[in-house]
Amino acid sequence: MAAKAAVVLPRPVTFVTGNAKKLEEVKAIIGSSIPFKSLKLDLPELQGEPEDISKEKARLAALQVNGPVLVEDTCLCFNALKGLPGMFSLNILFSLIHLLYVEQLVTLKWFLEKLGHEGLNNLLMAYEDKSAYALCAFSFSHGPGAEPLTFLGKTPGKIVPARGPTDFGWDPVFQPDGYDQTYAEMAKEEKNKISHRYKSLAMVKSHFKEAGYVFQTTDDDTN
Ligand SMILES: O=c1nc[nH]c2c1ncn2[C@H]1C[C@H](O)[C@@H](COP(=O)(O)OP(=O)(O)OP(=O)(O)O)O1
Ligand SMILES: [Mg+2]
Repeated sequence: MAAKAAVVLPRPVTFVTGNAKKLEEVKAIIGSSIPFKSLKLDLPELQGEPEDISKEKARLAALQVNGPVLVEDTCLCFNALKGLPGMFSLNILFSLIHLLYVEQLVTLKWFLEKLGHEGLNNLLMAYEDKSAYALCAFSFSHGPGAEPLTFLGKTPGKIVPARGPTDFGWDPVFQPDGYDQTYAEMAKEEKNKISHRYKSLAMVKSHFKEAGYVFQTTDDDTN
C-alpha cells in the first residue's frame, strides 16, 4: 500500500486570540510540538452551540489570515443551570436570555465583567448543586475554505467562593474535582496538566501527529 502523502501547510499555524493569559497557557502546553505564532484579531462573536461557534470562528479566522489557523473558546457551564452561565434576578432575565442566545460563550466574559466572582457564586445561591464544568473548544482549519476540525476538552468541578490570585478570569471560583485548590491556587504546571485547555490541546496535538503535516516556512515567518 502506498504511503499517505503528507499535507503541506503553507506556513506556521496562526493561533488567533485576544487573551494574553490564554496564550501563555497554550504556549506552555503546546511547547514545540506545533509550530505556531499568535495574532490578535477582532472576530465577530457568533450564536449557537460551542462546537458550531468554534468552527465558524475558525472559518472566519482562516479567511482573514489566509492560512492555517487555530482558534479557541472556553466556557464555564453550571450544571444547576443546565450548562448555562445562568441568570440570578428576574429583572434582568429577559436581557440575559437575549444575551445567552446572541452569544453563549461571550456571555461568560460579560458575566464575569459585570458580576465578578461573587456574582458568579450568587448565580448558584438558590441551588444545592454547585457542580460545573470548564469546556474548551479548539478548532483547526488548514486555510480558507477548509472545513475546520473541532476538539473539545472538559474538566468537571464546582463553583466556590473566590480563592487565589485574580489575574485570570474565573480561575479563583473553579475547583476541579479531586482537588482542594481552585484553578487560581494551583501551580500553573498543575492546572496545565488537568485543565479543559490541556485536554483539548492534547487532542489537537495527537491530530497533528497523526496527520503528519509538513510546514513550508518563508522568511516573514521566522519572527
Ligand atoms: O482557563 C481559564 N480560566 C479562567 N478564565 C478563563 C479561562 N479561559 C477563558 N477564561 C475566561 C476569559 C473570558 O472572560 C471568558 C470567555 O473566554 P473566551 O471567550 O474563550 O476568551 P477571550 O474572549 O478572552 O479570548 P479569545 O480572543 O481567545 O476569544 O472566560
Ligand atoms: Mg472570545
